[in-house]
Amino acid sequence: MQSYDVIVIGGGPGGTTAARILAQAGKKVALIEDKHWGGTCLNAGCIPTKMLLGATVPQSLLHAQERVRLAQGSIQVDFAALQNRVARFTKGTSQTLAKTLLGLGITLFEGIGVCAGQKDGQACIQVTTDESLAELTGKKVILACGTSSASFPGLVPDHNNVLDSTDLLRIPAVPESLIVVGAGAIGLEMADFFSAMGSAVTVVEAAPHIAPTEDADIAKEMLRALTKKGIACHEGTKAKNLTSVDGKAQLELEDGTVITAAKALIAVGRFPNTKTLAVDSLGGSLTARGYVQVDETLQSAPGLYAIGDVNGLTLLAHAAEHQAAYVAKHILGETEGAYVPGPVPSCVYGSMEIMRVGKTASELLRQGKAVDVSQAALSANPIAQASGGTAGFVKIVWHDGQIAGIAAVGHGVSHLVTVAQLLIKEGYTESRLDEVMFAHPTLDEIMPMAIRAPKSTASKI
Ligand SMILES: Cc1cc2nc3c(=O)[nH]c(=O)nc-3n(C[C@H](O)[C@H](O)[C@H](O)COP(=O)(O)OP(=O)(O)OC[C@H]3O[C@@H](n4cnc5c(N)ncnc54)[C@H](O)[C@@H]3O)c2cc1C
Ligand SMILES: NC(=O)c1ccc[n+]([C@@H]2O[C@H](COP(=O)([O-])OP(=O)(O)OC[C@H]3O[C@@H](n4cnc5c(N)ncnc54)[C@H](O)[C@@H]3O)[C@@H](O)[C@H]2O)c1
Repeated sequence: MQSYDVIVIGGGPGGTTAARILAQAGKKVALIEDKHWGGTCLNAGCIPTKMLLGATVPQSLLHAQERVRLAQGSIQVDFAALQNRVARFTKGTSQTLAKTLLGLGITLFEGIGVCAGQKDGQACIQVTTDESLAELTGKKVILACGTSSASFPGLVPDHNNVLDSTDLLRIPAVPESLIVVGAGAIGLEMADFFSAMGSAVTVVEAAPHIAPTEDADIAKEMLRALTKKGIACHEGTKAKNLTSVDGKAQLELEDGTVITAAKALIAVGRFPNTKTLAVDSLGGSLTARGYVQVDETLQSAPGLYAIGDVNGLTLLAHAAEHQAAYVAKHILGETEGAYVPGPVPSCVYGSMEIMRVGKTASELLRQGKAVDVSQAALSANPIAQASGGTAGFVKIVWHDGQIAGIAAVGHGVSHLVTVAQLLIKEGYTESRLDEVMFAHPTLDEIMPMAIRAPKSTASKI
């Protein structure tokens, strides 16, 4: 039996961040990972998707210059070489991460961790590897097991023609046509990439508009850009049944329409990796949707923490890292207060991007709150003009005279997310904007312009 101060299950951004901080503070830490060090983010999520988009987004810049008759030509992306590069980069980074963690004195276990009740007054975790079963005990346990692609009856990947996002990331050749079920972040990013690579892409979204967590005006601008690229989007259309038929993917919509394509992606959300975790054996519990139920200090039971995707609070890598840093502090006795996420930044990446920090107007209106909106078009910004990426706008959502949210849609707007976050977090309004000198010319200058723009009362959800 090996005994630790802290046992962490899951080697993604949440688990590795917590393990690193605790080890650096002198704690004896065990970290268990069943697949790849770096988790979903590095191996099948944030990083591979952005490496793919990094290769195709320049095409849209060239097309923008073409539209104003300044340039012509094409950028041919070598898909096999790109896949190779992504695989090498993620594998190398994963190996380097493991080495760094080992260098910090963390004991790494490559296997499946399961909660196994109390032993000698401490939490017991069993680790199953290919060859052996180990039992570890820890004073504290951090669950950072993440999520996997969700599937529902009728929408189950067969990993042949009906794929999940991990399958699609590793597909050997660009499919001639692709159905994307779900226009959340994964669906939109994959649709953008494969369309740029030449696939005929059809997106099917059950909600009334694509990017349903955003305001309708933001989604409409995104829809316009997708349509311009030739991506067919079916909004308010529920996918009912997706199967492989005669070597193709065949999708039946709820209204009976049938769409076929070479491949189909199911991107309808995520399920927590908790089925076999046995959190109840350590006094923890799960929500109705299977996430680890946590209190305001991210504990499911005394000494049993859950961070990142697995607690279902916010399914983003930076949220996992933020929660990890808080939990490490809590364990080290450096904070006793509740976890406060602050305004959460999020982006959808690609040739047309969406970014948001804080509340949407529709969210506030649904809560019966008064909302004002001010906005600025990207076409008024010299950097957007220079790149030709002038479609889109920045939208400031006001409540009670304060900025409650900032959203943007357009080329490169993900770069605005941190400045937006700081403006909200520090409580900037028009009167305090003079305290900040915005460099000229930059895309950032659109922020003060949108904040100072005339406000109008929002009424439509
Ligand atoms: C295609 C895609 C693109 C994405 N893009 C972005 C993006 O651009 N920006 C962003 O912020 N987020 C993005 N995300 C979400 C992001 O990947 C997750 O929010 C993030 O990885 C969560 O980190 P985590 O540490 O909680 O879990 P994970 O990264 O999922 O890590 C959990 C790890 O635990 C392991 N594990 C699970 N159960 C056990 C067990 N019992 N024993 C041992 N190990 C176990 C898993 O194998 C996994 O490696 C994307 C996700 C996907 C799928
Ligand atoms: N850039 C980023 O930060 C980024 C990128 C990718 C993923 N992620 C994270 O990963 C998580 C999972 O992404 P996701 O896109 O799978 O989930 P999501 O929840 O963001 O989107 C799923 C979409 O599928 C739709 N849907 C569900 N059932 C449907 C059906 N039967 N027919 C048609 N549409 C249906 C939903 O209405 C929703 O719009 C997200 O929560 C996101 O935070 C983030």
